Amino acid sequence: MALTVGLRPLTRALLRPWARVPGAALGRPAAGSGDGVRCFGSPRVLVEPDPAAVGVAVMKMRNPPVNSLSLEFLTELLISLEKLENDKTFRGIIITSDCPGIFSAGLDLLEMYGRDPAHCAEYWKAVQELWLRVYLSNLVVIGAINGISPAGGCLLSLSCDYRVLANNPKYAIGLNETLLGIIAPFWFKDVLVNTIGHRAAERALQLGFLFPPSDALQVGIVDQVVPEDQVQSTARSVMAQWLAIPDHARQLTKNLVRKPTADRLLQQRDADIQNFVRFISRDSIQKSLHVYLEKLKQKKG
Ligand SMILES: CCCCCCCC/C=C/C/C=C/C(=O)SCCNC(=O)CCNC(=O)[C@H](O)C(C)(C)COP(=O)(O)OP(=O)(O)OC[C@H]1O[C@@H](n2cnc3c(N)ncnc32)[C@H](O)[C@@H]1OP(=O)(O)O
Repeated sequence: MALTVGLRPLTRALLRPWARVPGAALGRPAAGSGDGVRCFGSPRVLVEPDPAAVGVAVMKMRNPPVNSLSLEFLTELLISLEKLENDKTFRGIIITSDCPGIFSAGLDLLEMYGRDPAHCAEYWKAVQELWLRVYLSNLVVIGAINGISPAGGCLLSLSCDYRVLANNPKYAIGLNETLLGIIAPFWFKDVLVNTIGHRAAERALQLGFLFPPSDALQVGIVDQVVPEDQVQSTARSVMAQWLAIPDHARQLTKNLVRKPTADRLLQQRDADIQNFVRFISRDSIQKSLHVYLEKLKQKKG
């Protein structure tokens, strides 16, 4: 799936391969490099082969201050994921954050506030693409959730195969869209229902719940809660458990379970984009986003 087609020239320029030793395919030392496998990435996404786990890459999100999912950041994430999917030396990805205390603040509100319909459509297509790329990935994808994870950040976490959350009460996770005066799209809802069940999802979505770690574990939105300094090691050991399963059988099973949910979007992607553009362009929604952005600014005092 050629994802770079249609990218804005600036974005394409941003994504020239970084730190690549000529001839070094991801996961294999370059001829003569001597010092092992190199990382690759882009300004906002660092991908490092895990030195302690062959075939595993750690994808670090580093879009400070809050890993908000801007169009550029989404594009870099998509291209990094595509590279890893295409590099057969990799079987698993651990997705984590390099922004202290924040996994991802969700969709970038400034991509949806005060923007023209064409931009909103382009942005939403990238949001759809990231979800589909992660949710349907053939790789084992484990979320090492080392920060707060609202809305779009929660969707990214839910799209992983397994979620490890740091036991810090500040690191809440949930689809809090109603608190902003907007709503989660049906495919966000579907993933939450699939994860925590219909009644729990219905309540959480309507009330915009952000679950602290203990509640997140109890409701099932995450699979494990561990001390903050054990998130990465726990993700690595869970990865080893998942990679003990033959890839082909696991991938077919993942597809069996997830494809019906993904198909609901795939069968109506354009309509979903149009619905989003119509919804987000409403004066009332733009006003809600303005109020929420102002609250964020006032919070800083
Ligand atoms: C028919 C229907 C069709 C479908 C309809 C679809 C509707 C739209 C789709 C919705 C799905 C998903 C939506 C989202 O993901 S919306 C984003 C939700 N995110 C949040 O609510 C989190 C907001 N942020 C925070 O709560 C905090 O920033 C924090 C807890 C993440 C971090 O706090 P702190 O460390 O104190 O940092 P600051 O608050 O000071 O923030 C720093 C800086 O970053 C800006 N910022 C924060 N979050 C975002 C964001 N999501 N987008 C853009 N910018 C963000 C913040 O404003 C500060 O900026 P500065 O003042 O310029 O420094």
